[in-house]
Amino acid sequence: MRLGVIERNEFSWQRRASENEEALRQVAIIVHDVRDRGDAAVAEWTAKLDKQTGVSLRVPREALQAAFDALTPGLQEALALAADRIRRYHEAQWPEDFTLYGDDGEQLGLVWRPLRRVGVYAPGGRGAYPSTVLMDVIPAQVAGVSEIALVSPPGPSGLPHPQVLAAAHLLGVDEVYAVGGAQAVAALAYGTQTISRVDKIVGPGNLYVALAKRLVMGDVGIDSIAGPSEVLIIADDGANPRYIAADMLAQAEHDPEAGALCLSPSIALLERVADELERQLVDLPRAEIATEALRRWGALVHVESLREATDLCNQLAPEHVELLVEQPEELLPSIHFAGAVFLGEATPEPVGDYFAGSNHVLPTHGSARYASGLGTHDFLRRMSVVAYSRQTLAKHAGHIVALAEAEGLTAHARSILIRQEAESHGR
Ligand SMILES: NC(=O)c1ccc[n+]([C@@H]2O[C@H](COP(=O)([O-])OP(=O)(O)OC[C@H]3O[C@@H](n4cnc5c(N)ncnc54)[C@H](O)[C@@H]3O)[C@@H](O)[C@H]2O)c1
Ligand SMILES: N[C@H](CO)Cc1c[nH]c[nH+]1
Ligand SMILES: [Zn+2]
Repeated sequence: MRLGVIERNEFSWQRRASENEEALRQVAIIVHDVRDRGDAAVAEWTAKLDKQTGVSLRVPREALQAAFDALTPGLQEALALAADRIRRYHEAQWPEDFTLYGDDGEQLGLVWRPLRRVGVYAPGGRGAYPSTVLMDVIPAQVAGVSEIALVSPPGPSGLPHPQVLAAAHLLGVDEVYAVGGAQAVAALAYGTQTISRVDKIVGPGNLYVALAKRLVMGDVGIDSIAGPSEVLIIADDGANPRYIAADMLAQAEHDPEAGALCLSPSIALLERVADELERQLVDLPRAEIATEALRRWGALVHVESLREATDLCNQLAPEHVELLVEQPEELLPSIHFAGAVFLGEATPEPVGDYFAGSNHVLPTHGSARYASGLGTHDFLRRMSVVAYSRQTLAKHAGHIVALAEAEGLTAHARSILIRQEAESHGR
């Protein structure tokens, strides 16, 4: 397949998670079934969708240890080093509590508290994502979450992928369940006989996982719509077409629903990227997935200028942006809406997927317009703390009562006035 170069006015990318109505219907059926029937429904959907029967939902601790011991020393070291870097980056995100002292002696504070119990999703349909276990779990641990339940689809052994189990063991997570897809999201949201319900579900997944999170949102918290991966590359005529093609394919190989775009003012560059994509697809083990992704959600778009490229980027709000231009730092201030930005040709996006320390769980489908990537704050709640003295209450009482009466809420007004009366009677 050869991706053609198109002009800006020929390009449209209607990438909305809710667009696929058939998937939405299917997800609603699964979620409601698991909510109503619990473990039995989970087992049936796992048999149907993951083709695994007789799966024991809770993964035994010994399996986690065994999976870690079976890793090569090289992989153990890479996971541990990545974990350290991710931990440091997320520790730096801890927000500060504060207290304002008002002119009238009142205290107005803000304190941060960790969530109690969270569910984290590690994908496992088309591959294994031990790196996602690190990205999901470490910020939760940094925030001080006391219970973390990890879910991931079972493979032929009836267990999630051994590397996922190994990463869980490395982080000391021992509550792991062999369940994936919408059935896992529903089990975490509503609880089953085996899985206790959680307060928030985080983590990425395919379209079914993303839609299920959307459906249960409200009954439980979610992080963002972190669905099939996306990259948008802005390149000038000095960029290397081999690198651009490689980076587009690095996202396209995730999922036939993944997206990969390159925007450039140079038609010559875009033509060379098209050649390179063809060439590099030939020996890619996941060529079929990547080809389908490029066919559906791939494009090489000729723009008038880098300014037009950044404007379009901000409209699309993609998960990842790479700036492969001579002065990426100069272009950065023009990028407002993206999950994460990677500057220069020595920073391909997989650096962030695995090792830099930033989080790879990022908003997709335009949700970077309003949402951010997973971070420590996702596992914390803000709480206001208000403290008045009797003197302050006396001073503010008239205004509060006026506002309460304006809303017709007499009991609110009385809650203030009753104290004023007690004060005036010396009680
Ligand atoms: N945005 C991010 O932050 C981010 C990060 C990492 C990975 N990802 C994405 O995660 C995804 C991983 O996908 P995956 O498929 O490998 O694993 P997955 O675990 O997300 O999905 C597998 C599950 O999908 C369900 N499923 C499959 N076909 C179905 C159908 N027809 N109907 C209902 N349910 C069905 C099954 O239950 C299966 O367990 C990719 O899209 C990748 O791009 C995104
Ligand atoms: N690129 C993915 C986020 O869209 C994250 C990932 C994990 N492993 C490899 N890549
Ligand atoms: Zn990736």
